[in-house]
Amino acid sequence: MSNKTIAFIGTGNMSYAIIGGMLKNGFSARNIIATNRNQEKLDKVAQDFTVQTTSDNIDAIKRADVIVLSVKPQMMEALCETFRLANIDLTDKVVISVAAGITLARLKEMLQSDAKLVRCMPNTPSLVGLGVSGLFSQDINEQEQRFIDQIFSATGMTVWLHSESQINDIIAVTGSSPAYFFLFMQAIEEKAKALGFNEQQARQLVQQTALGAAQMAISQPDISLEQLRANVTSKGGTTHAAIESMKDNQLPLTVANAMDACIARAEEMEKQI
Ligand SMILES: NC(=O)C1=CN([C@@H]2O[C@H](COP(=O)(O)OP(=O)(O)OC[C@H]3O[C@@H](n4cnc5c(N)ncnc54)[C@H](OP(=O)(O)O)[C@@H]3O)[C@@H](O)[C@H]2O)C=CC1
Ligand SMILES: O=C(O)[C@@H]1CCC=N1
Repeated sequence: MSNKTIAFIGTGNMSYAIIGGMLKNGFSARNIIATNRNQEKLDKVAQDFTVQTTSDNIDAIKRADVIVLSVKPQMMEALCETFRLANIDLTDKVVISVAAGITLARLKEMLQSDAKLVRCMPNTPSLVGLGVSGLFSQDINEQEQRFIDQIFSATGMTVWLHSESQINDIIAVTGSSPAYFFLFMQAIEEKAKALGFNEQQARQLVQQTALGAAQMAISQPDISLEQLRANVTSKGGTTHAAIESMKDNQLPLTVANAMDACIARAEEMEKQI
């Protein structure tokens, strides 16, 4: 693995997950710097990962070859202003933004620099090495692309996108979608508790079933999801009753509408931020 230094600026939920995945898959803690303005969160990162931590973004950036900007989108402009005020030279560095709703053109405007920019849309399962990261850049060379791919491949699957607008699509498909699955699991868990299973049982039953279903889909790529579902659904049986109830309540349409809302919000943020 390369000896390049990677600085995560604003190490909250998302960067914590990326760092966790990187460390599990070959990156050295020595090559990672994590910053946060919140000392308590920074202490937790230091404790869990033994990476270098600091509240000094400028120092971290100066020491880094690759910088991952990971603050909330609404905080990006204020963060970039501190770089401008510190006159940091970003020319030879690669700056990756994981923020939703900020285009590369807008980021360039915020940074007022010729840094090589990359947009990445990761997701939190990166923590356990099962993430998906959508990536897009027009600034980097092959060697830089390989290194960035190595970083995010350490956290799971990478997909290099052909156009920047696909970033908004992949937010709906993979960036936000862990939350859809958690909501679905939570609904089953709540009902299981209402049926009398205790809290621990309800959680274990739902998570084991979700894992089993995902693993079945992964291990049998030639069988369609439709067919896997049909294999559980006996004619006139219990699953059929459940699935028909979900269809009557427009579950597929609800999901499609939610994904459209996700994309629309990303587009709206691009105009607002
Ligand atoms: N969470 C997710 O599933 C995903 C998130 N993203 C993107 O990742 C980015 C981060 O999201 P997430 O990790 O959830 O957010 P978090 O709020 O958990 O993390 C951001 C952290 O940055 C800190 N911070 C804010 N400003 C500064 C600053 N100037 N210097 C140092 N630290 C700072 C915040 O401190 P404080 O706690 O004080 O606010 C916070 O702890 C967002 O842009 C989001 O769009 C992308 C894909 C998935
Ligand atoms: O909710 C958000 O805006 C971020 C982007 C994808 C997941 N979380």
